Amino acid sequence: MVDLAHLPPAPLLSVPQKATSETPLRRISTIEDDTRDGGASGSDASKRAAAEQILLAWSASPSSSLYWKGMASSGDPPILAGAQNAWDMLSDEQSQKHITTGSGDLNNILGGGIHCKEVTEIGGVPGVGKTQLGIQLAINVQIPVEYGGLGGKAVYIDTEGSFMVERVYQIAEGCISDILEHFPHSHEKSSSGQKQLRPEHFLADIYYFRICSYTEQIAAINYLEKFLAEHKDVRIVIIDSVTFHFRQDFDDLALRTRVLSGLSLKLMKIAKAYKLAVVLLNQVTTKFTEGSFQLTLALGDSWSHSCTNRVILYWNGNERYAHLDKSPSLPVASVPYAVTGKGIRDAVTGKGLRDAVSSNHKRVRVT
Ligand SMILES: Nc1ncnc2c1ncn2[C@@H]1O[C@H](COP(=O)(O)OP(=O)(O)OP(=O)(O)O)[C@@H](O)[C@H]1O
Repeated sequence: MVDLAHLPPAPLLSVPQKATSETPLRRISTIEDDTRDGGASGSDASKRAAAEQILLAWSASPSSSLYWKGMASSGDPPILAGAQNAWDMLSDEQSQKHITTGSGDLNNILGGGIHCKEVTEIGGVPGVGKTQLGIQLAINVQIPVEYGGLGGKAVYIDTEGSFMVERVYQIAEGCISDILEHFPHSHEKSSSGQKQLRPEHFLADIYYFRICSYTEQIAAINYLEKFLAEHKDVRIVIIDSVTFHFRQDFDDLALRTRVLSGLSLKLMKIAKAYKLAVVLLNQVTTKFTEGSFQLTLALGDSWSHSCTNRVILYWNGNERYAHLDKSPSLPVASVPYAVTGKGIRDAVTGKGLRDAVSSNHKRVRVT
């Protein structure tokens, strides 16, 4: 068996790429491509053996002594060290800022935006705007604190190769122009603000990982904790998409379910420990129920327990809609939204960040 604390490091992933403005007009080359050019080491058999080790480690159950040994030696605090009281938790929750989606309407149904310390799954059909929303969140998390944002950084884990830096640059420009429109005077006064509000700075604060197989994805998530410990200003981790390689390459479905539950538990733990938002983009598939085929999120019902909030993006005629499908404290609701040249905005008014930045919504209880 494999000790969790001694998992093989992920050499391909040790140096994330930054989405710098030096390469705004081409897709960032992949880490795997770079390594391949230099000649990948190790045979297929040794790669398979390493993958099996990682899978075994993921499938270690909480009842296994190895699991607890791994936790203890990783420096985590003892689980039963003490309880937090509910009043402190409420104050903590109310003081949390949310990451604006770019659409005021979408923020409203989410109780203010994407929540830190939680895992949010966003699913939908191809072309509906999942990647656009992922990129928008990677930019919006960086809105400086003096403009109502979190002033954080983003990790973007791209499994599909759909992260286009020229589009990221456009969305950053859109975000900046909305901020300047909404806060014209504060920007004139703030010299630090003038320095921060440049698209190249927004791009430079996105740590980009290109993932080309499920074993790389598992290794990346294992490596994430170490990376986040060294980059404490990261406030969002986006995986686009979380299911792509698992749907393509994984034959043993029972093992896939076990591996994915381990992966989602790890992501939940990371979200809480580092007070950041984890956003999992997911694809949809068709499922035969009650005599007809219906669209459902990929990986089935077992995966559906793995996130705190779920948003489904869909088409209604020519209009894009977002449906809050699962939340521990908010009612189910749907709103239209738009993908514009500037990024995600409200469907009707085209407004978004302007309202979204000043949004002060809190969660409301379902009545
Ligand atoms: N500059 C732009 N201006 C307006 N709309 C745009 C722009 N760039 C992209 N879009 C819209 O975004 C859509 C693509 O969205 P996106 O790549 O997020 O889809 P997706 O849901 O991630 O799909 P997939 O599952 O295939 O990755 C395009 O079809 C287009 O309608």
